[in-house]
Formats: sequence, structure tokens, C-alpha cells
Amino acid sequence: MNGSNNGVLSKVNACPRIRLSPAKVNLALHLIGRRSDGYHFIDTLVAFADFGDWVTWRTGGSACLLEVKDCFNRSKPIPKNTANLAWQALSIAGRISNFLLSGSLTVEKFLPSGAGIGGGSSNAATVMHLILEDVNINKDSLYTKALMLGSDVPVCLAGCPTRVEGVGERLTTITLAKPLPVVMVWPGASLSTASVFRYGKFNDYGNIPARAIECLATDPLSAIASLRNDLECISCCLLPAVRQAMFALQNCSGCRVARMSGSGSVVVGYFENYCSANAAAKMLTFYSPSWWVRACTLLI
Ligand SMILES: C[C@](O)(CO)[C@H](O)COP(=O)(O)OP(=O)(O)OC[C@H]1O[C@@H](n2ccc(N)nc2=O)[C@H](O)[C@@H]1O
Ligand SMILES: Nc1ncnc2c1ncn2[C@@H]1O[C@H](COP(=O)(O)OP(=O)(O)OP(=O)(O)O)[C@@H](O)[C@H]1O
Repeated sequence: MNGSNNGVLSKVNACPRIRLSPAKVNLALHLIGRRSDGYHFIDTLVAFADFGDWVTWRTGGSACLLEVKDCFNRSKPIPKNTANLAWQALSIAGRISNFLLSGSLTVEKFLPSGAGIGGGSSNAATVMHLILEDVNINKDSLYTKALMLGSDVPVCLAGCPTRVEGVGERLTTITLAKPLPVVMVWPGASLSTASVFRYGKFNDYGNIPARAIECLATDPLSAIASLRNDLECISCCLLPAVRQAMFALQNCSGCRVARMSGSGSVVVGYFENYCSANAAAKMLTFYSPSWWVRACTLLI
């Protein structure tokens, strides 16, 4: 963008903009190696749920304000200052667009954090979309800036089923044969992504085979069942409740496979149909009231 767009965005765009900031789910995650700075090369398949947080941007006023409405009972509060990824994204989007932003950003949190479902990353990507919707910008530079906020932010910007390689920067769209009925379980405690990567001793376990990616377009549950999440083992050691959630999901009628998402602690059960997914969610909620359980759909 050049300087000719310099102005106050509130004059241009008065209606509030509201968007779902969906949960990100890693269908599989293979570790490929380690970079000299300690970051890990990964090969992962990502899809997005029809459930998540909600982000609203209302223009007006003379400054930018952040409001966080937390619908989730958590031990560590979501930051309400510049540490919030949504706020950082607002600041980046303002600089990219060359607008003098003024308005209020409201983030309504429904997702658990430290859960491997990209809460903060998804919020950041949603803010970038909300602010930059009508702005003609260079996509490569936007994705580079997104990566600076976190490895998951570029794929959250893409917002559709995607294979992610490198440390989060190489994105390739993938095809899922149909929307997938799933049950997400957060077993009452969180994991820090940095800790999971730090405590693991990881080798190169090999890329996701091309035939598995092809199979997603015809028989996604078989494809997912044939793949792994290489972080599962260390996450289960750090937090045994992850294994319990996996075991509980695998024993539900109609659950074909259960996999941890990202670095955990959320485990996702992939179901044959919506009826069995809903029944499993009800049953797990009843027998494990300290868990957060949500039946939803992974979108194509
Ligand atoms: C595990 C995934 O969720 C898979 O989608 C992502 O790779 C993690 O994405 P994220 O939560 O946005 O993670 P970041 O905020 O970028 O990184 C948190 C920390 O995890 C470690 N980290 C992260 C990503 C990566 N490819 N290798 C790493 O070793 C680094 O120590 C980093 O300091
Ligand atoms: N908008 C936000 N929503 C949630 N957490 C945020 C946000 N901004 C910053 N954070 C911080 O990020 C930490 C990790 O939360 P987040 O929900 O992003 O983790 P995650 O689910 O493990 O993400 P990922 O799947 O990307 O690894 C939180 O403890 C919180 O302090």
C-alpha cells in the first residue's frame, strides 16, 4: 500500500465486523528435524472447526481498545494488554494498511488455551482478516508478518484444509472428501507448546506420505488413522490426562481414531457420523465433568 490511503479507518467503515475465529485442528503432525535455532521442521495437516472464539472490530473513537470477554474458566487469564496476539495482529495490520486505526476490538473466548487448537494464533489471523478485508496488500509480505506472530498464524490466515511444512511457512491446500464430525476433548489442564518441544528428543520421523494426502480426498478417516502426531508421546508424559482423554475417546462407539491436536492438550476423536459424535460428547461430559468436551465439524 502507498501513502495515498493514509486516513482514519472509522470514516471508511462504520459497521461492526464480526468473525468466527475457528479452532485449528492438526489431523496429523510429523516431525522432520531441527533448525539451528532450536525450532523444529514439521509436516502437518490442518483443518478448521465450525466452532471457536468470536472477534468483533468496531471503528470509532480516538484510539484502539481491546476487550477480552472470557467465557472459559481458566487458571491463567488471557492477556488483556499488548501480550495478546489479537492486539499484536491489530498493530501489524494497522501498519500494513497505512490507516490510522481507531476503534474497539472485542475477543470473546470460548476455546481453552494451551490446548493445541491455536486459540491465540486463530484470533491473530481473524484480526488481520477483519482489518485488511478491503485492503489490497501483498500476500507474501502478510504471511511473512503472520509467521512472526507464531508458527500457526499463517495457516490460520489460510483458514482452509492445508498441509503445513517447514516451521509453519510452507502451505499447500489439501482436499478433504467431506466435512468431518469430531469431538474435541480438553482434559482439564493445558500444555505449553515450548515445553513440549523442549522436553522431547526428536528425530526425523519422515514426511507425510503422498498416498495419505491423496486418501484424504476419498477416505479421510482411513488417511488420518494411518498417520501420527509425533508430539503425542511427550505430551502424554508431561500430562497423563492427555492419554486418558485419548483412551476415553477411542472407546466411544463410532470413534474411528483419536489424535492429539498440535502440542496438546486437546485430543480430537474422528467419528463415522454426527449421531455417534453427539452421543459420545454427551457421555464424556457426563462421566468426566472436569473435561471440556465439544462435538463439532471440521470444514472442507
Ligand atoms: C505445534 C503446532 O501447533 C502445529 O500446528 C505449531 O507448530 C506451534 O505453533 P505456535 O503455537 O504458533 O508456536 P510458536 O508460538 O511459534 O512457538 C512456541 C515455541 O514452540 C517451539 N516450536 C514451535 C514451532 C516449531 N515448528 N518448532 C518449535 O520448536 C519453539 O520453542 C517456540 O518458541
Ligand atoms: N488472544 C489470545 N487467546 C489466547 N491466548 C492468548 C492470546 N493472546 C496471547 N495468548 C497467550 O498464549 C498462550 C497460549 O494460548 P493458545 O490458546 O494460543 O495456545 P495453543 O492452543 O497451545 O496454541 P497453538 O495451537 O498455536 O500451540 C496463553 O496462555 C496466553 O497467555
